[in-house]
Amino acid sequence: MLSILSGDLVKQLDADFIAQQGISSLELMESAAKNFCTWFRGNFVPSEHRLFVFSGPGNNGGDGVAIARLLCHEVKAVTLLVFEEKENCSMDYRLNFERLPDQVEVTSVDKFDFKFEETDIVLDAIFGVGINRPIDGVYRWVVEKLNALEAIKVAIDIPSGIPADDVLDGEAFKADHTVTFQFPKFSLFFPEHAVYTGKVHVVDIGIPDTFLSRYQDNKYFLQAKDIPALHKRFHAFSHKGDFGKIMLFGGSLGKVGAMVLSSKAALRTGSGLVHVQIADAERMIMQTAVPEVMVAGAQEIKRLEAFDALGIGPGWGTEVDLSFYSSILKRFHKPVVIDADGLNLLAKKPEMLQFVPKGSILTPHVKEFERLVGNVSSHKERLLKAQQFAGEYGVFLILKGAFTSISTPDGKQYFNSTGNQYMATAGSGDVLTGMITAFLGQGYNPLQAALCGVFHHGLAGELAGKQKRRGVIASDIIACIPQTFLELDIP
Ligand SMILES: NC(=O)C1=CN([C@@H]2O[C@H](COP(=O)(O)OP(=O)(O)OC[C@H]3O[C@@H](n4cnc5c(N)ncnc54)[C@H](O)[C@@H]3O)[C@@H](O)[C@H]2O)[C@@H](O)CC1
Ligand SMILES: Nc1ncnc2c1ncn2[C@@H]1O[C@H](COP(=O)(O)OP(=O)(O)O)[C@@H](O)[C@H]1O
Ligand SMILES: [K+]
Repeated sequence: MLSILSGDLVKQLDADFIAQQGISSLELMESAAKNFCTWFRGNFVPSEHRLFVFSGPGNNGGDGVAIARLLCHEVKAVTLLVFEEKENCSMDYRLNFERLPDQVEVTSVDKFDFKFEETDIVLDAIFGVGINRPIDGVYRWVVEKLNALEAIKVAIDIPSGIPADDVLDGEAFKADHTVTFQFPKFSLFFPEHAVYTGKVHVVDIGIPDTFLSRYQDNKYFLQAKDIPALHKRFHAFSHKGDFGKIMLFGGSLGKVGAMVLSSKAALRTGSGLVHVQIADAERMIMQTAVPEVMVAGAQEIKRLEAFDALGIGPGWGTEVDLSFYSSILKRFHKPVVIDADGLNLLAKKPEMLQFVPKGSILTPHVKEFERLVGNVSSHKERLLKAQQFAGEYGVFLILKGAFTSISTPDGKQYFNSTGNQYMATAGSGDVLTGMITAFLGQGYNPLQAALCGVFHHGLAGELAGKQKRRGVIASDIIACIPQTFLELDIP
């Protein structure tokens, strides 16, 4: 799995890779620039655009200079905008500068008229991960000017101004696309930076994942290629029992819809048998909406150990008898999934957290998480608290949102790459609960269940989004779950 390294470790990695491979840093920069150009050709028709490359004094600027050279024969025109005298720039910047052909027009930013056409593309190669203070002076002036103008804007590695591992202080370049090298930089996951990063793309620069994995920073980026190995395989003689018997608790009066969504999602994720515990008055609706589901009676609720996994919380309400909730947690000795009101009740009575079975999976959205741990001032702090919470209670903490994170009891943090804004719709969290409970029930360990659940859920949201964009509702996500197994070639 792809490791995510801090800004400091990136420098160490580059230096070690260069030393070990016997290549120069200039060659690594060339590889980064070439791979950027491949991305560029895949996303734009170069001959239809003029290119304006703003290059700062470090190696991020050097990338920009190399890109200007590599694309100058394909685009309509290239202008390289410079801030500093060559002598004040990094060695690799200078070496690239000397290789510039005549087709690249070089202009100092203070002589530039800042007149763009709609199809012009601005490349931000001002600062990368080497930024060490908020931008000011001419850099801030240029960034603010660019932010106010219409053009297509692409940031190289990271939008200039944003630190690799911290929350922005001051101003930064506002990109439509951020093309980041090798792995997404940590700060690209912060919602505070959403208006600056635009869509994030990761391009390889030729450092193998195995080399990268030597640098353990306990943070990983979950991608499609990681998923097949996490899945269990079932054989031709597999029976309903192999696919798991699960029970979902929730669906108070007027909120049975949450259970309809969770249970359907569980079935579409392959659950063998799904029971639900819901308000009596809601039975009819439940069984009409999902005939495959069984409504649990007193007997089933008494014999919880007969189930492989439990999912607790969707639409449960906060009036639940807490001694009933505690008894569920105390009597069931395997990991459970806790969401929504299951979490809100724990926030109301934190003493109950001690009864949550070890290895359980908690799936709060940001608000639910803050009810558990108190307010935070930034996403960075939130992620730190998630990591601490997972360690303290021995659970897997899934913090939902864009780039959903999964914090593990042993201090690791995984960031999901699937999903989109169209999933911000009522009930999509209930779908996730059903999916993860289904995987747990099928005998996946909690980490596998969490990673597969989050990835497939996001992918289902992407597939639904392709057809329906902002018209996506939670049921559309469920309808796309089966296709996610096809897309990933999971039998
Ligand atoms: N082998 C390499 O070195 C590679 C580097 N790459 C690129 O190199 C970048 C990192 O390069 P650098 O470490 O040179 O760092 P940057 O290019 O991000 O800039 C650092 C330079 O800017 C100065 N600086 C920092 N903050 C400033 C501020 N607020 N105002 C004014 N000056 C400021 C620093 O003193 C330093 O001179 C990556 O983001 C990536 O784009 C890629 O080419 C891949 C290979
Ligand atoms: N902008 C987004 N990008 C990616 N995923 C998102 C985005 N917004 C929401 N989601 C996903 O949708 C789900 C919403 O869950 P939740 O907030 O619990 O919804 P609900 O309570 O309505 O069921 C989560 O899995 C979350 O990760
Ligand atoms: K940049």
